[in-house]
Amino acid sequence: MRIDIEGLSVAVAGNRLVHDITLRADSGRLIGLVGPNGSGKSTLLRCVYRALRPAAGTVRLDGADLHAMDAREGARLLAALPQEASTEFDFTVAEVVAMGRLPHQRGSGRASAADTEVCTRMLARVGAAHLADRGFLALSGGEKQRVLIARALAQEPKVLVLDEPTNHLDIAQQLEVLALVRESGLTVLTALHDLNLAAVHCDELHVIAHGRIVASGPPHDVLTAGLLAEVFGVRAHRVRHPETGAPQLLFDRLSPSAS
Ligand SMILES: Nc1ncnc2c1ncn2[C@@H]1O[C@H](COP(=O)(O)OP(=O)(O)OP(=O)(O)O)[C@@H](O)[C@H]1O
Repeated sequence: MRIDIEGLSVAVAGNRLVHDITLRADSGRLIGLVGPNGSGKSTLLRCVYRALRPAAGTVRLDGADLHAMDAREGARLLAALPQEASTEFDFTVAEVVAMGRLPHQRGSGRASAADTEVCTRMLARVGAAHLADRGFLALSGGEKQRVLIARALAQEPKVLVLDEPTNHLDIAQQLEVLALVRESGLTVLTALHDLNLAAVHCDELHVIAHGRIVASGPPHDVLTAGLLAEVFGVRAHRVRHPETGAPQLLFDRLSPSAS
């Protein structure tokens, strides 16, 4: 399923934080948003997963306006993993994953055998089947993240919107989460702080600064020393990964004389 974001601006409490964003994610592509702290990535994503309404512009899924859909219809197409996602109450892991099935349930709202099968399969897919009966709040950060990805996958969406999905994860878990996301085959829009992970895993990057897109394209074209100095204020040396050839970055603080 294709995502088309066109002329999207987002305001919070009367302040416009995201300005005139236009980007496209073709079906099955993994699109990364990178940018400094406070540049507007989460605000943009919150609007895409409908926690905020656009001040202007549209988000379309295969041409249909996402903000004009009813909540259930939207949730069958798009699942989100917000930053610092948590649940208020101490549900079990199985209960948290089962919440992903709600958009598919009508009438009684009871989980069917088919719903339970999807949840069990998705928990196994993220390597968390053994956690099913544990309390969610007592899990480690990495375990929680896996469970929330299982919940998003249990929603059986066509599009995943992820805000820093590798936050708090050790390096092995970071790689695993991104592999899981890639293997899902879904269209993915994700914010990532780690530029080297973004360089390897994303098909395309959009760099956000001060609420606007300042560069877009394949990681190799976007992650230049000049852009990193300008947007992040760091000196970057770009090297090629010896096996994959992907661009990888080594960083120094940018000295005042070099800026
Ligand atoms: N509810 C709010 N009220 C006022 N300002 C807000 C609100 N939410 C976010 N902001 C401000 O909007 C700007 C963009 O925030 P946002 O969280 O979208 O950035 P981000 O790029 O996701 O940052 P980070 O990388 O630190 O997560 C920041 O300056 C932030 O302080």
